[in-house]
Amino acid sequence: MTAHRLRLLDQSELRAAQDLFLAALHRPPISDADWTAATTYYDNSRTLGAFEGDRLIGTATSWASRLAVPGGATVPHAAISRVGVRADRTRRGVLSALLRSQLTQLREQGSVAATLRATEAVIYGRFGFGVASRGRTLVVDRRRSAMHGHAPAGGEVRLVDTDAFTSVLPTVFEAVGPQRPGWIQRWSGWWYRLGRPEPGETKVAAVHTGPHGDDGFVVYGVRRGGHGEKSVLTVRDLVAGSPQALAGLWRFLLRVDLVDEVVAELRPLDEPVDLMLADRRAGEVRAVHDETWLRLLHVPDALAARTYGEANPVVVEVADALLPANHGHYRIGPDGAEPTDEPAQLALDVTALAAAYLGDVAPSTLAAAGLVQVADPAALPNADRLFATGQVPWSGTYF
Ligand SMILES: CC(=O)SCCNC(=O)CCNC(=O)[C@H](O)C(C)(C)COP(=O)(O)OP(=O)(O)OC[C@H]1O[C@@H](n2cnc3c(N)ncnc32)[C@H](O)[C@@H]1OP(=O)(O)O
Repeated sequence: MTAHRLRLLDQSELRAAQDLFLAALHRPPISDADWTAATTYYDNSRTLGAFEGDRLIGTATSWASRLAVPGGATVPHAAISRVGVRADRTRRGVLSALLRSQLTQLREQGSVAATLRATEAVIYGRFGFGVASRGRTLVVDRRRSAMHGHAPAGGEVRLVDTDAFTSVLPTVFEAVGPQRPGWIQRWSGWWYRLGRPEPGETKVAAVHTGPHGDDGFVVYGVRRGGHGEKSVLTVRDLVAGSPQALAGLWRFLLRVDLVDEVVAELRPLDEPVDLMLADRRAGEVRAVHDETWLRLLHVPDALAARTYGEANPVVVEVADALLPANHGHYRIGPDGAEPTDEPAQLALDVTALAAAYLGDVAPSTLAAAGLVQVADPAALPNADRLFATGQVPWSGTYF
């Protein structure tokens, strides 16, 4: 452990926090021009710093947002990001102190859940985060990508100019709303970042209009290959409020000229784009990655906020070393969930609960992996039916 103290940063310290984070990711400091715009990233009342003397050695921030849970409700949620510790001060407990403080404060301030996207899978489990949604990488060979005749059709796609990144696109996003458990509300700085070009590529946005108005959009960039290299269109964001909007946006993407491959990362595991192609092998799933790392900050409220399937109730013991107020027995049934003194039939850590909470992993699968302890085997199929949602969870918002 190193001697350090924590406090919230003020406005004048946020750039140093940003540069510390960038350095931790092996990236250069932010430019003056980018910083002027990037100040919208930070909510300065929510950025924590760890100091050794006067020197900033670690940081973490979060944005206020909402998270959609099974059944359609949304709960107060904190999107945690910009986590970094100076390379010469790692493995001395700085992150542990930052997260303990941050998660405790967020709970006290009313956040029911926090989520993040992790650079490494080994970092956040010890703090009670579990993988609660995943996404797949779809690569489509554009020249073989004609859709079959039953793919939804109709609607129009139009290109929009760069102003749309902070005007039209957020409006469409709000109008489409939560489509699945795991959706999170976006914040203003997020949209600014979406509009920033990636190195070597221009960002283009196109909006789909269906029978009831704008109902989806895509943001993409194209990297032209040299002689003998592929030109690749990468989807940076795609929101579709209906199967027709999804098909319309993909039909548009697959017709963009001077492109060999269309790549879309972290898309929903069940998004039916490959099923819309006449040649199924033109679309290849290349990878599945973790997306949402979920931390249930207030377990009683989180369990009460979601709906459950039809099954006999089960009593579950939840363990939470970092936030012990969550520790306890909960009776979960079709009518809801509440704390109870009844003996537990199943026991799990808050990390495993996060994996089941949005419906990504069935309790029996977690039990098979040793992550749920089973006192009463009859409870396991009931827990599977209670936690099942019939929808694949997915956020779609990278931060
Ligand atoms: C949401 C986001 O922003 S994701 C971005 C996260 N940031 C990065 O990846 C940038 C590069 N990495 C870093 O800045 C740091 O290494 C951090 C933030 C990941 C970890 O900070 P540290 O101060 O070293 O973590 P801390 O010392 O509190 O470690 C706590 C425990 O986690 C372990 N741990 C932390 N990071 C890692 C890691 N990357 N790999 C393996 N174990 C790790 C430590 O070994 C320690 O284990 P122990 O309690 O058994 O001894």
